[in-house]
This record gives sequence, C-alpha cells and structure tokens, in this order.
Amino acid sequence: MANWTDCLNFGISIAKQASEVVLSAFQQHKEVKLKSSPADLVTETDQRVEKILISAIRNRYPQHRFIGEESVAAGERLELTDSPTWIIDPIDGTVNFVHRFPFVAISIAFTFNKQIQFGIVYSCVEDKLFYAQRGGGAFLNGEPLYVSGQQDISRCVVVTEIGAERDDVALSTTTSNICRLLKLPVHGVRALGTAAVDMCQVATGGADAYYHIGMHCWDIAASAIIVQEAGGVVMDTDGSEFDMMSRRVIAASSATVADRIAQVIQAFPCCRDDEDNCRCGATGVN
Ligand SMILES: O=P(O)(O)O[C@H]1[C@H](O)[C@@H](O)[C@H](O)[C@H](O)[C@@H]1O
Ligand SMILES: [Mg+2]
Ligand SMILES: [Mg+2]
Repeated sequence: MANWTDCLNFGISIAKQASEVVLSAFQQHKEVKLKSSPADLVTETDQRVEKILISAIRNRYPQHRFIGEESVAAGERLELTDSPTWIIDPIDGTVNFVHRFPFVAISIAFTFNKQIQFGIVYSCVEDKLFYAQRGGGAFLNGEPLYVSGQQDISRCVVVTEIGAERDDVALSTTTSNICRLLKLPVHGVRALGTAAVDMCQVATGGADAYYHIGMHCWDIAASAIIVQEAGGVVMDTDGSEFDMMSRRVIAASSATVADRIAQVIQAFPCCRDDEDNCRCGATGVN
C-alpha cells in the first residue's frame, strides 16, 4: 500500500508558498480574461500560480501527471490515468479574487489508480488550511474536523453555487433548486463563491450539505476527500456513486440528508470533464 504522506506534506508547503503570490496580488488591479462565459474569469495570477505549483511538483516528482484548470483552459487534454496525478485549481474563486471578496482558495487533490488519496484546500485570505489523507482523517489548521451528522433536512444549512453557466436552462434549474430547498424548508442556503471552500464548510459542521452542478473536477476533488474523512457522504446528484468527472456533486453530513437533496434538486445537462469534445473548461486562453 503506497504511502503518499511525503507528497501531501510537499503539497501543503507549496500551497502556502503559492498563497503569497495570491495575497500579494489580492489588493492590486487585475487584468481579467473571459473563458466559458462572461462570469468565468481568469487572471495572470491564476496562470502564474498554476505554473509555480506544477513546476515545483514536476521538479520533485518528474513521473507524476497533472490536471490543471488553466492548463486545460489553454487546450491541454484532460485525461485521468492510474498514474500519480495532481489535480490543481490555482485560484478557486477567481471572481472573488478579482472583486477582493475574501474567499479565494488554492485547491490541490492527488489521485493514484484514479482514486483520490489526499486533498488540500488553502483559503488564503482566511489563512485556513483544510486537508485530509485517505484513512487519516480531516483537519483544519491541524485540528480534527467532523461533520455535523445532521439527519433532518429541515434543520440544515445548505451551501451551493450560482456558477458561470448563464444560459436559460442552467439559470432556471439553479434558481428553482434553491427555491425548492427553501420551501422544504431548510434553515438557510449559502454560497461563498468558491466550490472548494463551500464544500469544506460541510467538513467543519458549519454547513450540513453542499451541492453543485456544472463545476469541474479541480473545483471539488480536494474538498471531496476532506468531507469524506470528516465523516461525511459525497455522491452524484442522481444518487449514484461520486464521480469527480461528472460535474455534479452532493456532499452532506449524512446519507439521509444527501438522499433527500438528491430527491429535491434537478441537474441541467453539461458534458463530462473527461469528454473529448468538452470545451466547457477550455477556451484556448493563453
Ligand atoms: O473558476 P474558479 O476556479 O474560480 O471556480 C469557480 C467556478 O468558476 C464557478 O463557476 C463555480 O460556481 C465555483 O464558484 C467555482 O469555485
Ligand atoms: Mg475553481
Ligand atoms: Mg480556478
């Protein structure tokens, strides 16, 4: 059984180093480019942080492979193999970063044999380091994390995202899902603007569930294992097993709450991340 602890520790150290680049740019003016929609932004800092992370990892682990949000956006093929693979979102919450809304995270997941072995989500402005290794528990700044265990949907705070998809079908599905949950009722619906940090709230017990349709593997692969290792449940919105490439996810404090959300919400169609002709994450931005 391979032990990936050295990779985890290295990942944490480079996430903290890279956050210095994010924080030094946070208050500065940013040049913004558009990707898949007018709400899907990228800055030079996103691209620079991804290059810093990948070159540091490649230098230490030359045989490892990468799936990086901005590399895919620049046209690199997205292919998950059995090889050790780092799945990187250099800035999760780029809209927040551009607007100086203080929830921006570096998200790094690591897979072997296509199974997530560890995840790191570093919320830079908050200085909150979430991480988990398979079988080793979940932690926030070194303290163990546990989900709320809530079983009653009417006592839940549910987190989601109004993503970059702005076509009529996505918008009507997204808003009707929120209305259906509010009518149950749930205690509240929240959105921080970063899928990774949103989902980590479930691991802390501060939220009881998270769901999202349309995000990408790099948005949620790291936080998925953090929720699982905190005792939570992660699955597809249709109730099937979690599939990080499907662009649909429910993370919850309990299977009861996860199943209830799967009954209530609907998904809009979007291509899989690993679909060859899926151009949702890539727009040839250089
Ligand atoms: O592009 P970044 O890396 O900022 O990721 C965000 C997506 O852009 C949103 O559509 C999505 O809704 C989430 O907010 C996700 O975090
Ligand atoms: Mg992201
Ligand atoms: Mg990003």
